[in-house]
Amino acid sequence: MAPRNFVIKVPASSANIGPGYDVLGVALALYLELHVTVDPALGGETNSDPNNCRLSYSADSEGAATVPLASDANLITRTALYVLRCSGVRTFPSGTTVHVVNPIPLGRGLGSSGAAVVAGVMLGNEIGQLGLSKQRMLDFCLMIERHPDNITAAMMGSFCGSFLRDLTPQEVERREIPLAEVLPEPSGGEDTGLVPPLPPTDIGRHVKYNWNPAIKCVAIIPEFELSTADSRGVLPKAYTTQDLVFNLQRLAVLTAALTMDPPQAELIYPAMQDRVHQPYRKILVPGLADVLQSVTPRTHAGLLGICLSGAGPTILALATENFEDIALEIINRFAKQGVQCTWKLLDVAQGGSIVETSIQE
Ligand SMILES: Nc1ncnc2c1ncn2[C@@H]1O[C@H](COP(=O)(O)OP(=O)(O)OP(=O)(O)O)[C@@H](O)[C@H]1O
Ligand SMILES: N[C@@H](CCO)C(=O)O
Repeated sequence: MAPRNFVIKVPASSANIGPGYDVLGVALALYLELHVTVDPALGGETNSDPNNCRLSYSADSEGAATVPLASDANLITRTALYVLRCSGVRTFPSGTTVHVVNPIPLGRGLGSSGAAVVAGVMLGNEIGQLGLSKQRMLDFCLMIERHPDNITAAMMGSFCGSFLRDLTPQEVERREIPLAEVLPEPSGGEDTGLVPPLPPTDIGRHVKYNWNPAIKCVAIIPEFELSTADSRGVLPKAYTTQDLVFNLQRLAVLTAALTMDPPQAELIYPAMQDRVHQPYRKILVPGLADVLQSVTPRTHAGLLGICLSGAGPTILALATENFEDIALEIINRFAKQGVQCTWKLLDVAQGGSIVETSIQE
């Protein structure tokens, strides 16, 4: 049988954009790539993995030194196994190799886990030739990463708003099943034979907004990792009406303001203010309060707005020019707190996740 080769590409993303906590996500042109081969002739080489998958990362990949390579421990391949097992397929086909090239820094607020989950679901779909639509694949993603903002942007591309629809009590039961029962647990070689829960259908709903292409994304990336779980852990369980209305008003204006030409800093900057997550996360990111207060369209021409990217610690600055000046100002402010940073200038990724296929004779 001819070997199958394909490449899966999934963009990074920045969630929230200030007021849109767990709602807004923008896909960024920085791509996680899986280079996949299924070649039965390689079977002997992949058998050392209990699920027939030889996984590797390029040496320069983010996470190359730390991520697990066993297929039932790595987030990408665990996710693919979940999708396959929902269809009654227990393992990868003999002779599966997955080589990962990952430029998305882990645990920094640039959607690395969202990209890994989307890539894993697409891998399961492609390997199992399941023919799932992107909308259905989103359901599988949402069983694992349970807020829709990064996942939707990474899967669909562009600038998205999303929500989870009201679920019936039976659907809620299925979706809120502990993660350990969704993803296969590292098993020490033993497949428990458990069939994981199928996701309810159409859990997530989304729209794509326009995005003025003159608006570029400047990501200033601190060297330290902040797990999304920890960064969610500092948020309160309840909010005042004033704080919720503050965010809702800005969210409604921001989604339109980012489409307008020319972009208006006097509208975008205040519309990117937030009272739901950033104030509480300041204790986790030294220098965040100073950066958010001090770097403004008045101090830096071309700057439109500034916020914490996702759960942090990365800062997202939206700008039309002076990208390096803006980035260096923020880098210097973090340096005063002893935090070193790098920065990237990124376009919005319009297309979302793709599979590029080629068949070798
Ligand atoms: N390419 C990858 N391969 C394997 N595991 C990954 C990969 N990318 C992310 N992960 C897993 O996801 C974890 C990071 O997820 P986390 O949600 O904390 O941060 P993030 O997704 O980068 O940030 P945010 O959700 O705020 O944008 C990593 O520690 C690792 O376990
Ligand atoms: N909306 C999420 C994005 C990170 O995954 C958060 O801010 O926690």
